[in-house]
Amino acid sequence: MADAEGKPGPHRSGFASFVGRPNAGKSTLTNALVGTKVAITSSKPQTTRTVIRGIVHRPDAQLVLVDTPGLHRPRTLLGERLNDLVTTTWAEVDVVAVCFPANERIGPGDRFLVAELAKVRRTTRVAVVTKTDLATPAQIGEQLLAIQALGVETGTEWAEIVPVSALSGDQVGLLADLFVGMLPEGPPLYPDGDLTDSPEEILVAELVREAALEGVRDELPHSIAVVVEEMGLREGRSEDRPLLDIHAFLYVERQSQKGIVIGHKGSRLRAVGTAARQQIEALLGTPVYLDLHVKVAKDWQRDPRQLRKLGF
Ligand SMILES: Nc1nc2c(ncn2[C@@H]2O[C@H](COP(=O)(O)OP(=O)(O)OP(=O)(O)O)[C@@H](O)[C@H]2O)c(=O)[nH]1
Repeated sequence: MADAEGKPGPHRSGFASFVGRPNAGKSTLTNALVGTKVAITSSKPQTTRTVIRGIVHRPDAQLVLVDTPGLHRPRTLLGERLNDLVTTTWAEVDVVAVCFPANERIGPGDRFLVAELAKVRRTTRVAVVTKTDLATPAQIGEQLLAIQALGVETGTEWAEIVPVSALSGDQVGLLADLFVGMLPEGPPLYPDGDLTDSPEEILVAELVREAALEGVRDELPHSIAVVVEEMGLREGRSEDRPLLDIHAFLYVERQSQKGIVIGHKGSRLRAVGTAARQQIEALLGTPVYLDLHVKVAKDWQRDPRQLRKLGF
């Protein structure tokens, strides 16, 4: 940023995290800010599980976006781990931005979340009204008032309340500017050009998981985990015709779920492989050979050893 004389101000760098109810639009907003698909979006709730960072590089600042899972009432060990992950992240970032969809009323879940966030000290809290393209100006106005009231009710001081649409891009640039203004002065934290510091394997695993859940989410909502076992460029290929070999395991909890994932004569698994491969190729910009295997890891959500192995 420049001061009144046009001189550049100090370089700033730091972390921001979007939180909010499932489907609030956090991943889409992360992508809109970063400009490339790094977080996982879907039309069904609760797909974001891994902490994936997108990095906004600007001449005046580097903003690292941390995409956390939603906060849920824990029912399994996995649920508890996820909640721990969320609160740990809140305490470590410079800005926590709570997302409220413009077209949905504030509910008990939002109240719970904001009240929990109020307990975290030393973090700047921003409220973001998302999906403004889906609401009328009057609805957006009401939402702004409701958020202000929620702030008073929970003892939360909002540094800003900002309406945005990740879809149309409306106010996304302003949101980036506001975030940057809230970051401490400091040098870039990551080398230029890095869009994410998550290992590519994690992104790839998330894309495979997203593809595998498509259409069977109701039957297997939380029962699929994906681990990339091996990933590397095929040897002996010329530089202009690279091929990335990826071997991944899809873990399900029960034998019956294995059948669902594989489908009749393997048809579903093939479709999942094709969909995931296209996504991975788009993300990494390299032709991909994707080899998928389905394995049963009995009750992995409740078993700490399995959870560790699967990266939780
Ligand atoms: N019309 C419109 N739809 C949006 C906008 N942002 C997100 N969506 C849609 O809302 C749905 C949820 O968006 P996500 O970005 O996956 O939401 P999330 O908060 O990351 O969801 P979880 O990962 O489940 O917590 C998707 O279908 C998006 O396409 C927006 O600005 N406008």
